[in-house]
Amino acid sequence: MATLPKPKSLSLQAIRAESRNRDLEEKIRQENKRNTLVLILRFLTDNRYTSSYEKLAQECGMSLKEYDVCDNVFLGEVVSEFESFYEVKFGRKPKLVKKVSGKTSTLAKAESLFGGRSNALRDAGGREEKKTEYISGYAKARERREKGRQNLEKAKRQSEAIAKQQSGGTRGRAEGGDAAEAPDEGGDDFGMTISGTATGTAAPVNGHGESTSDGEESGDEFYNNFLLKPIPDMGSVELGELAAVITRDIYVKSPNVKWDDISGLGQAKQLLKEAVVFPHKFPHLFKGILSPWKGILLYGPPGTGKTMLAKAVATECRTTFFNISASSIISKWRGDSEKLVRVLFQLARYHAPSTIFFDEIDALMMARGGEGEHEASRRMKTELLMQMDGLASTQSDGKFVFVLTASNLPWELDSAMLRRLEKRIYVGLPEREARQTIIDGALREFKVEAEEGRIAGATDGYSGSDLFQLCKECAMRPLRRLLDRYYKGGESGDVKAELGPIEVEDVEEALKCCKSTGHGFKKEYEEFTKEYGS
Ligand SMILES: Nc1ncnc2c1ncn2[C@@H]1O[C@H](COP(=O)(O)OP(=O)(O)OP(=O)(O)O)[C@@H](O)[C@H]1O
Repeated sequence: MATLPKPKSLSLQAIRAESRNRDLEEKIRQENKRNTLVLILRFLTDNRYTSSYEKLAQECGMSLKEYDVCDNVFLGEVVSEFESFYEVKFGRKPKLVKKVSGKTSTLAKAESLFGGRSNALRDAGGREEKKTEYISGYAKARERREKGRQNLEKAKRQSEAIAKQQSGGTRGRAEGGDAAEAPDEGGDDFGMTISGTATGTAAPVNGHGESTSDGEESGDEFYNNFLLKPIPDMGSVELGELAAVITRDIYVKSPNVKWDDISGLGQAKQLLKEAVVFPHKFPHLFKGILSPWKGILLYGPPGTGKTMLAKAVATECRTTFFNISASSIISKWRGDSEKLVRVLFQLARYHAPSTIFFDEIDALMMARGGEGEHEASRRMKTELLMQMDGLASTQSDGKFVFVLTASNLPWELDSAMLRRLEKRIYVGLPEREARQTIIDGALREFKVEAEEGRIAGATDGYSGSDLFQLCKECAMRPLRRLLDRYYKGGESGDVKAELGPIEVEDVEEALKCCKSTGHGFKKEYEEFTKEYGS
């Protein structure tokens, strides 16, 4: 711990100021909510939505008798202010999209409430639609998508040329080689209005449908530009609701976990890059015998970083990432989980390239229980296996869907499922070096007086999450001492008192009370890895 940076200064004054700030923030949040409701109530009244007004007033416990807008601020103006701000920031107006079902008319596709209304006119008979020009936002978006498509083709040609060179074939030209069809950019298979989303394989495409100039894009940029396509028309209200439930599990913000945030686990990281990241970057290198795996299983004791690895994939790989907790599928949709699984894969194809992450897959795919097994559960498992089989064709048509799973008790998984999870990666307990890195990271803001390497040396068998608990316990001790002084001194107490270091005794006491949780199943993991591991 000799090289630790200067400890963070935490004075009683700072604690009080922080507490006051929190109260203030909460007050502002409440006022903001109240103001929004007043604006909506006024809007409903002005537009004579009388019963909606009454219902809302009843539900939120407020009315215009109590509050009203006094400065001529109206919801419509707020929206147009926002439109202008958005246009300045992103170079286009925000738009709402209109859902259409069945055969989609071009006119309907073009319609949007914000600046995207179509000029398309119906002919005199009112039957035939005339395809004319679309104004403002839509036309610009189309232009951008076209530009993005051209860039995609260019990147794909370059990627093909590299592939040819690598396979020892004729020297490929980076430009002008035989370009295959660019991947379907918008994924229009559900008849939905397309608002440029991040899709494509050979080159990253930003949220406005543009390829980035150099074909590269960082994980952060990907999420900053990410616009999720609207939920497609699923053909029935019931399926639409299921699609809405699943859509909530799609990451639209970066989980912000970088590979370097994960200590150790070098092999797991490398395999995940090969399985998900590289196939998107260089699709033409991953063909035939090298075609990407359809599914990967991360298994190992709890708290060893499986979820972190999945989040790093989500941060880095630029696919639409579905973060699905298997146990929530079971608890929420026991009767309907079969349909839920079908809709999930349908959505994954629609938003492709996609990664579906099933956390706790063992909860979903325990080995089949014969006669006693619940019929709905059996149907759901069968559906999941069928959907995974169906992925083969998906990979080849460029709409890449990849399944990532995490499990603590992999030997309990259905063998049919295991076969489909072609790559199985053991995520084990951290070695000493990785433990030291995790500890240094967790306590980087503290001065630690214990001998260097004391904690890492004493924590063989601890998982990453155990180590965090231990470090937290170490760090709590000087804080407790500080708070003790604060409460004894009261408001007029020693406000200059600062957070002290983590003392030798703090570390020893923490080691006594925070034990490792990952003792069990050592033998089972070894046997499973011998038989199925990578
Ligand atoms: N290798 C690691 N490097 C850095 N931090 C780690 C590592 N492993 C675990 N952690 C810490 O432990 C926490 C829990 O890790 P994570 O949720 O990824 O474990 P898990 O294997 O998915 O656990 P579970 O199987 O119980 O879901 C993380 O938020 C992180 O703080």
